[in-house]
Amino acid sequence: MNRIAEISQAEKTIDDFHLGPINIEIKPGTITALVGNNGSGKSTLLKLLMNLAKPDKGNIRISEKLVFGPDESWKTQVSYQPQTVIGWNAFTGNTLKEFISPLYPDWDDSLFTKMAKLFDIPLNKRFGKLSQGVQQKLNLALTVPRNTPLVLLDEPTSFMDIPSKKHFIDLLADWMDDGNRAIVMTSHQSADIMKLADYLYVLQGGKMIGTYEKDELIGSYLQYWMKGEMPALPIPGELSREHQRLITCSPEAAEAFFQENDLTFTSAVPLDLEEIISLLLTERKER
Ligand SMILES: Nc1ncnc2c1ncn2[C@@H]1O[C@H](COP(=O)(O)OP(=O)(O)OP(=O)(O)O)[C@@H](O)[C@H]1O
Repeated sequence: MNRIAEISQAEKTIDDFHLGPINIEIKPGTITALVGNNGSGKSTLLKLLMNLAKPDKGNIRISEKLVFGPDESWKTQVSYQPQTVIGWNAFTGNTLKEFISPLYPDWDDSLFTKMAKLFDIPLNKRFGKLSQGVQQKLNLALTVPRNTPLVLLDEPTSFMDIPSKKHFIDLLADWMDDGNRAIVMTSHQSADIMKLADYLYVLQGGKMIGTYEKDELIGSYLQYWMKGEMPALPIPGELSREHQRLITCSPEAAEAFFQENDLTFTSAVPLDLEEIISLLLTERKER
């Protein structure tokens, strides 16, 4: 078996929102980021994986078991950190750990203690009395140490302060060293995606508009500062032009075009991931 999870041809309608068809395969040793505008269906996709919402069409498997089938053994193979948890407010971190840890045979208590210390989480305080950022940290400290092959994180760092984000990213990268684990995360934080993700699945209005290997995606967008007159014709892969700056998603073809047309540029610089994601999402909207 060389996949931890698979979503095939999944579709789900909620009121006037339609998600899908979605196809995703998650392999061990990979971090996948679900990226998209607000309301594009990222959290719904994680809920489908957790069987918290049932697809109208298609199949979803974790460890080759259908998540809505009679065999629920897949539940020990996955941990899920939702954006908000219900029912934890009256309990302290210590009590929550006593509830959760026995459910996971590979629970790593030393990792839990390490995360509590790293994030300065008061484990004797009730969850409902903690700030949003500390609630998020405790939620993660109760998720990652479950040590399941698959971890689903729904915007894990959205309320965290900057140093904590860095600590968390380093910790996740270490945790992935094992090689047999996989993470699927939703995020609006391009720095987190840049540092962690191997693959990006880009959603817009419930549709999967593209799946990308992160380094390939970054390598395929380039911005040029042109010398002299700007070309009258659009250059291959042209996405935007502003003053002397041209952006293309086909750098090789663009440079061949520059040569053929005696055009020169003073510099060529890769785009940062945030700009690439914005272009991917606006490109589609304008079509
Ligand atoms: N329980 C629900 N009842 C009604 N509509 C819902 C429910 N859950 C999700 N939706 C709708 O499904 C759509 C997708 O929502 P979802 O939370 O999956 O988006 P998202 O991409 O995670 O957004 P965000 O980036 O804002 O977290 C939205 O239009 C939302 O209103």
